[in-house]
Amino acid sequence: MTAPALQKSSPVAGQVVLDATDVTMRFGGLVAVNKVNFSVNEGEIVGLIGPNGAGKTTFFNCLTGLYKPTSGTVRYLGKTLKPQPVAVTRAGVARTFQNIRLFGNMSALENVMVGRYCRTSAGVLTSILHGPRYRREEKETVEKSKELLSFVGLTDVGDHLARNLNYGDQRRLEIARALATEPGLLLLDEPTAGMNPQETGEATDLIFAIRERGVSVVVIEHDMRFIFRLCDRVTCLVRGETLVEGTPAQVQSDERVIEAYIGSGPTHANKPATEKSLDEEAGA
Ligand SMILES: Nc1ncnc2c1ncn2[C@@H]1O[C@H](COP(=O)(O)OP(=O)(O)OP(=O)(O)O)[C@@H](O)[C@H]1O
Repeated sequence: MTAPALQKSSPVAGQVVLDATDVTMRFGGLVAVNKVNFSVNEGEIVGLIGPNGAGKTTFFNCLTGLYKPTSGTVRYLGKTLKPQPVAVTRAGVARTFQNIRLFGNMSALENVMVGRYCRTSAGVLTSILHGPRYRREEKETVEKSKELLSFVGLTDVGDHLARNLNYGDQRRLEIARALATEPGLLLLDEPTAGMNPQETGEATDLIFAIRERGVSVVVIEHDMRFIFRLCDRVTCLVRGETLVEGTPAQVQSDERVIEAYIGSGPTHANKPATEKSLDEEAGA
């Protein structure tokens, strides 16, 4: 991947972009998300962590209209979001999934172009007739999609079928497709799952570059080193509730967070890194 290696900018205390209030999601008797309050400011990268089953993906699904929360409201730029995926995407919130969801038999370029279509205005009839407006928009869609492929470092594989791309490239392609919807906020569900350390480092640079484009980011991840290096703020969910919210330094040193992970029987990857282990890795 050839995404530009950017330095982390200082957190920007911009306006509130996303504002979720008292979001609750029940599945029968199970309360997967319980009265969670969560906000994202313009220019921020916010991490969402928590042991397996804490409710992170369910919360993402509530934010993006895949689930209609049992109660609570989700506002984007001050407007309440209709709990429907298309409405949420059109409003400016895009996401990727824990399990990659690409169109495997379409080329990488076509996958990105699919993302653009929620921003084009040519109606069905115009598209069928291939009128001038359709042709102009189609040309623009191809150009913008190519630019996004280049941005995520996939210039050379635009004509490859998505299913033939390696795993890391498929993850990057999902991000390019999400960016094609022109979001102001991007939600990434475990973007580095299955990546090696080099790919994870490249993903970090890519997310910083996304922020530089004016897109705020929320990221769910179990890789604590990745989260604590990347994020301006981190929220830790446990059993559907917010346990701790703060800066990476505050969260990684919070005994309650460490306890929550130990209580859940952590693997090494799941266990929050301490300040010391991060420093050691950085060669300090
Ligand atoms: N569609 C569903 N129906 C019933 N229960 C569900 C559903 N989706 C999630 N759950 C339950 O809700 C709880 C939270 O699950 P969720 O996948 O949101 O956790 P998570 O924090 O994302 O976990 P992981 O880190 O393992 O992905 C779990 O107990 C899960 O079994």
